[in-house]
Amino acid sequence: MDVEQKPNVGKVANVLRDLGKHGQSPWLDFIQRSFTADGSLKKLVDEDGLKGVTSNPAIFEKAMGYGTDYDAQIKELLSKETLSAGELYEKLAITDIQETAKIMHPVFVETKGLDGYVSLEVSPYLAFDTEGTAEEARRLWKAVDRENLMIKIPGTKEGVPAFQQVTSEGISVNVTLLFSLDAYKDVLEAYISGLEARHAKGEDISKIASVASFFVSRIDGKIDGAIDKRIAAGDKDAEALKALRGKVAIANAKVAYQHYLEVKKSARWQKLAAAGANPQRLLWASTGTKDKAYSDVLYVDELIGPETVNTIPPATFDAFRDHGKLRDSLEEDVDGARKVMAETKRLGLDLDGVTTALVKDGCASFSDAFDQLLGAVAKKQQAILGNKLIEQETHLPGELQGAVEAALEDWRKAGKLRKLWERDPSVWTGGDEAKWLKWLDIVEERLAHVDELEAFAKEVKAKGFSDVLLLGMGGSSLGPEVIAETFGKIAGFPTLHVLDSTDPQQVSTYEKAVDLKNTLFIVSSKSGGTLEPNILKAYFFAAAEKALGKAPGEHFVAVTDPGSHMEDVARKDGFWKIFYGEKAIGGRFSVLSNFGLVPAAASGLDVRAFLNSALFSVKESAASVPPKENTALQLGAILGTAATKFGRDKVTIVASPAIYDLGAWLEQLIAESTGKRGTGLVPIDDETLGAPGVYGKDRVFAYVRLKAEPCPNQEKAIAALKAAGEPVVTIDLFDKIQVAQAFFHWEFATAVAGSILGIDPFDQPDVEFSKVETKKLTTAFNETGSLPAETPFAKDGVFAFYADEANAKALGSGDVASILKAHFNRVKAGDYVGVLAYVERDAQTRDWIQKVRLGLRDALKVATAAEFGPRFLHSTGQAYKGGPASGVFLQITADDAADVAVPGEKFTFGVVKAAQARGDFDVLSERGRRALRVHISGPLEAGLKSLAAAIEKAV
Ligand SMILES: O=C(CO)[C@@H](O)[C@H](O)[C@H](O)[C@H](O)COP(=O)(O)O
Ligand SMILES: O=C[C@H](O)COP(=O)(O)O
Repeated sequence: MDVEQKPNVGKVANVLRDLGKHGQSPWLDFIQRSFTADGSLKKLVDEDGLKGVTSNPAIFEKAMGYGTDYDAQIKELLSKETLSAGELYEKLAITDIQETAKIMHPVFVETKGLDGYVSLEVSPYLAFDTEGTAEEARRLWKAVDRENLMIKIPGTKEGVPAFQQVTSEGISVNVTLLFSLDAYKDVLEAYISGLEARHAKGEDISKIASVASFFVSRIDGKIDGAIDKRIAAGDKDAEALKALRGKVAIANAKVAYQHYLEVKKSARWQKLAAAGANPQRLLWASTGTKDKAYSDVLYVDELIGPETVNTIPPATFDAFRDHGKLRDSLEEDVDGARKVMAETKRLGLDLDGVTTALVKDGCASFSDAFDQLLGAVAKKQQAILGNKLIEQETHLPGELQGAVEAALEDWRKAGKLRKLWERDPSVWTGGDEAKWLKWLDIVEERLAHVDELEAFAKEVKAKGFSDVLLLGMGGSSLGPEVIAETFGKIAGFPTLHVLDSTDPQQVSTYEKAVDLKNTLFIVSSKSGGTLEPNILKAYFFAAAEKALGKAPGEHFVAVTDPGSHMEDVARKDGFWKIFYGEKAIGGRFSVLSNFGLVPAAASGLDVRAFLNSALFSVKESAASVPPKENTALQLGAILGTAATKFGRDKVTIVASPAIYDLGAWLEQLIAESTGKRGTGLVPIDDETLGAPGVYGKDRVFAYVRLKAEPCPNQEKAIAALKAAGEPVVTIDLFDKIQVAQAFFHWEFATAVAGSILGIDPFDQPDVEFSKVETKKLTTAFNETGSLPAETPFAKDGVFAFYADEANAKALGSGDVASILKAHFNRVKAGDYVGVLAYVERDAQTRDWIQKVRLGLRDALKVATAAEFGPRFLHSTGQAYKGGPASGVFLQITADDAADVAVPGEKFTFGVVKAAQARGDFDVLSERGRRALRVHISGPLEAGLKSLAAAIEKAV
């Protein structure tokens, strides 16, 4: 590539152009869409002999972060694709680079590949990641696909091997952020080694170009600063120090250039040169003058020499054109330069320290600039997408707001968001979290297979089923229930019902609610081993067989993880279809996998639209959306910070009536993910809002609003809470389909909150514990024909009271009034009360529990949870047992009016429910919780009525 520079024939004298006569190529350290588009860049090529262009994250930040240059392309891209801020940035940058490459290409041709390059830098987040850098270099090289492209790689310890590797693969690289002679030596060595490796493979090395970007002015900035400090402190060497001001950076560059010349002479290089290799030219970067005391063209004037490049910022470019002086300065007084270096050392100016710090600062400042750039892109994107995205507004008291901002800054600085997406378990406890993160990309994965779900929906429709009855628990039922409750019956499709109870009455109610001959049963269990879906399947399989008068397998579909017991059952029983879940997704994170999608498709929901909506949330939560703009991360930071720093651990969920059931799904997600190791968030769902006075200081209100159908009472109450200074996060959905977005948004937020709480949000140790206890009891029943005997510590009319020894002692053995009074007297500020009823969940009992819990809340001024067993065992049960010890529980059991047999088992549904209640209670007691069980004998309605009255009296 030793190309002669063309003489300045017939042109007006121009020092920039004449740099070529001295062997130096002027490049421009600047890119901007409008500058390229309006011909300004081309003008510099034509008139000033511009020979190349460089970009960096800070340059793109200035280009894209302000003004409207990029808006049209952003709109166009977003109208076609759902993108993250990072993906969007990259598309914009690639367009810029390609357009610039087009303008520079004639120079490339004319100089036979010496010049005419445009540089694009790999993500600064990868500065300390060899493999990541190499991968990104390959990816960008391919994506830009221009022969006059240079990929910029930082010359860090990790960047250099990546540079060597991709050089050997034939990629042209600009190695940036070089400050020290040693670092430069390593880079040149890596270049030679990379070329040698390629040459050894017999591949062409003549098309590879490279520059080493040696930074100049920043060195003076630091060294001059140190000099000034010492002079100000009265240093004895003041005069000698002063003499070095503004000299070190240039001397450093001159010495580096001498190394280049030496290496070029080496036999090793000559061999490569003979094979067509192009030398890696030194490129002077950071050549804008920062200290106004110096000439504004200092770092151009003083560094002119053959086979070099100076990438000049626009103002310096103009200044040099105006009054730059041409001379062969680079090789002038090299001895003087060496003396400056020696003086620097003698005077104890820590150049090594400075250059090391500059690399670190340089990486950090590019990283910061990239954060800002991506933040600006994300903001533009959010504005353009408008109501396609759910919207989050936060209203936090000052202190909490400050702490949340600090947490977000911590996430930004530590790059935790990227770590999360990289599935780095250190974001949580460093355990096996990485094994549970497939939910992060399940939306895209399912979208790629959405045809299968659509085909299934068509088949269901064609078969003309009247009902779909989903049998499952927790993660397998709560998502489908949101779909059923939110979207209701969809014309032409069966009605979706979700049964997640072992209560015999409830089982019978559902049996009656569907037409057994015309129902599609979805048996849903990730593990396939959960007791409830297995016995519910056994029951309805037999019932359907009876109704149909034949084997009902073709009316059954299973959703389960591959290889599960449920899969075996489904095969054996000739199920119509088996859909698989993902082993790497826990139940409560599974709604956007087949566990939510199969029932959604069967009930006629447009699963493509649903997933496409969810995709917005995935992209809005992406690693490239910085914490400040990443609303899901913010939500997690708010919840985590409020709990850990302000004792506000009761996440009070307020959902618009049309999407009310999201609350039940959220309860599981939040409680089961975070409530463990004695810490966590306690979700409080469906607790009708009261006046600010009924709340303690332990709440965060999460108001999930369907913007088009807000509830006036909720609106009023939320406004009052805000006015009272309570923390409120409002999440607006503009269309019901956006529950899909809400699902991902909250999953992500929960994972973040889990990180702040310092727990593993993907395990559920105490749910498993309850399952084990229940199993022990049902096994005992199968062996002995009854559950182990138990004795109440007190009785009063239809009520019998049970508790462990410690609780019983605290409650005394008086009448119902005194026991309840003693129990609720134990409640103190910051506690919560859980009313856990193992009865049929229907309109009346829901109304009953609601009244009771609101009475408790208003009297005791604490949060209340109103739950039905055994459903909550697969949900909030985890937090009640494993979370903060602030729960005070009243468990309610009752005689069953009628029991229902479980085919093939000795135990009945009633026995299972009783065993579950007892298993649950035993674990609560064993964990030292304040727990009281009241058993109601006789008619349930009357019993509940008098219990409510007794509770009211007790508080
Ligand atoms: O590295 C290259 C070109 O290869 C440049 O784009 C380089 O990043 C810039 O010259 C510097 O970042 C500008 O430095 P400064 O003027 O901010 O000190
Ligand atoms: O949330 C999960 C429930 O415990 C049910 O588990 P499963 O889907 O494995 O049956």
